[in-house]
Amino acid sequence: MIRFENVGLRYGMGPEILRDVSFSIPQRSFQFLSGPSGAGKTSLLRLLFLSLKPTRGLINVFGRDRTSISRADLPLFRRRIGIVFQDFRLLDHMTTYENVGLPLRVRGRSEASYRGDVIELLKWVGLGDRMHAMPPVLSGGEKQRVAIARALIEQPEILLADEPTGNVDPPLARRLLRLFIELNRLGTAVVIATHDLALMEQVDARRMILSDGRLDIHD
Ligand SMILES: Nc1ncnc2c1ncn2[C@@H]1O[C@H](COP(=O)(O)OP(=O)(O)OP(=O)(O)O)[C@@H](O)[C@H]1O
Repeated sequence: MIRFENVGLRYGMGPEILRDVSFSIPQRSFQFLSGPSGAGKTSLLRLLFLSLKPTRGLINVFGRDRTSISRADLPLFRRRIGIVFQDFRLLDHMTTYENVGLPLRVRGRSEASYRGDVIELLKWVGLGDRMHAMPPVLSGGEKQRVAIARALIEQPEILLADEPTGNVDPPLARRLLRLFIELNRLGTAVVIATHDLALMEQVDARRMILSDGRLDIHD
């Protein structure tokens, strides 16, 4: 679905953060993206989400060369990719229900057409009873699950999650991991950026390890 060939990335005149990075994310696959702090995990996720352009190399997204996708068409591609940011990026003045429905509302869909989907998704992540709460009163783990639900509301083919277990205790981390595994069983490709070794040991999945700008893949 997404393929990188010899991708390089640098910010401004800085050093190359990613060098000759090549990999592909197959349909329905499950992988961890790991590496020390500052190795470039978030940057790689931003390249996958098309919110950054590589400074060299080739990125093919759903069969299209990234450079041939116009700015106006980017949302069409991004809709097929869900992302859970490290800092959640929830809107504090909206309820969890409204936060999750927002991507559809922005696209002009009527509330009646998505109401049931939002409720079902919030129940699936275990927040059926927190639908009317605002993010400031939610715990870190609850916010994380709202962000996951929002990333999934458009039924993306691939889900990217940046340190999804970074701020939660081990039992909740296991619960979140189970959600990602179930999602993957239902057909969504999953990429989890993490440096949580204990988390990675719980699943026999592909590991993509970044170090010194290079990517090693352990199948
Ligand atoms: N917008 C930016 N401008 C300049 N440099 C940046 C920018 N974003 C990231 N960097 C640099 O790129 C490198 C990789 O950062 P990135 O956030 O991708 O790493 P990471 O592996 O996700 O780190 P962490 O695990 O700490 O979140 C770091 O040296 C960082 O300082």
